[in-house]
Amino acid sequence: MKNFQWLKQIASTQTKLERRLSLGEYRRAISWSKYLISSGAEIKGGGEEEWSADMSQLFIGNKFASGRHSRIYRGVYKRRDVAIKLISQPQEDGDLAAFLEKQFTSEVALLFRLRHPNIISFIAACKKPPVFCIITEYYPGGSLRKYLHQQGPYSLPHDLVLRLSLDIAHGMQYLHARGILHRDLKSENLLLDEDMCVKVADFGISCLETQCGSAKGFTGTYRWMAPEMIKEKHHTKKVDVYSFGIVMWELLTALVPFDDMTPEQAAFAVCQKNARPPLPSTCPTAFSRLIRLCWSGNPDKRPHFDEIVSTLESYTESLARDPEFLTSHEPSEGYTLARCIPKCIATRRYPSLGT
Ligand SMILES: Nc1ncnc2c1ncn2[C@@H]1O[C@H](COP(=O)(O)OP(=O)(O)OP(=O)(O)O)[C@@H](O)[C@H]1O
Repeated sequence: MKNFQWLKQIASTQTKLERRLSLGEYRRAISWSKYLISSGAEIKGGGEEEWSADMSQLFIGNKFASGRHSRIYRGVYKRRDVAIKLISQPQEDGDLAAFLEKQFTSEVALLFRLRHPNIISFIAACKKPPVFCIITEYYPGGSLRKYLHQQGPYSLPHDLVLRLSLDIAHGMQYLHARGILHRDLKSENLLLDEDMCVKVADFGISCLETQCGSAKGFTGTYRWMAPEMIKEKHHTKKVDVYSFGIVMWELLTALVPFDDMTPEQAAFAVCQKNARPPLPSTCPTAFSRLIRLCWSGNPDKRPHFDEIVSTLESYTESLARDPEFLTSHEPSEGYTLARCIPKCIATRRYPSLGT
């Protein structure tokens, strides 16, 4: 059986049915369990009982997104709107197949234990080699990257930048308090619910600080990656603080970091020339100070998320007292908005955010 072939058949049958039938009729008519049970797969192994999905309760809709090795479908599980991430092991590449299984196991083991308003809500998973699935709550706002893409450059109000940054920092503070490094923090891995609350997602390459090992052969995303990680050196929680600095820059600009470079050129510039994306001259001093600390080349100079949360909370209080609080800014790095905006608008592209 070819990978995904049977899944494609299911998806297309279900999409056709969905179009013809009401949701209730559609739910009665077809469910995943029929196919997964007939595939001969069964759930085994310690711990799986705790997170295994009841496949008779899972209904799949349309594919709406893709990852490097996954496809994401909308669905319904126990009457809840869910996103279903399907990961398929390639038959022709044993190493990649083993890697994907390990990644799935580790992602589920982490997600299963996490409960926080700023972390994606895990619902259940299923392991049916060569296909694995992870069921999470569905967030209709999609990714923060998609949202920023829809906004004009430099258009997010500063109070919104502050609120979204605080959401992300709260989620990261919770993770770090549990000894978990995310290692792939970027706007694509941040989801928005219907109230514009941010959820940190995609724990595929996360690890427990005590078990992270070296970053050798690491597949994170260079544009957001701390220099010590690019250099495959020992790394700590501070790699997430670096990425958080870049995400704050994205919120301020709505642009992709280093979008005039390939990911490899960006990695070289960050490591060898200490390059960072240019802060706009309109960037409030409060933000530029925090961002510069977060993306410092020296991990020891980067603050912990506890400090970042306190700082952002103090900004929120200051803003409530003084609506002008975020209007003070310093000219930065010889970079002027007047020079940047025409170029950014003319050449604004969203290049592949590959490694
Ligand atoms: N629960 C969800 N609600 C809404 N959208 C989601 C949800 N989960 C994932 N997505 C969408 O699917 C995209 C890919 O999801 P995710 O990053 O988890 O997949 P992935 O296979 O780990 O991707 P990659 O390995 O390429 O980073 C997200 O950027 C987002 O647009």
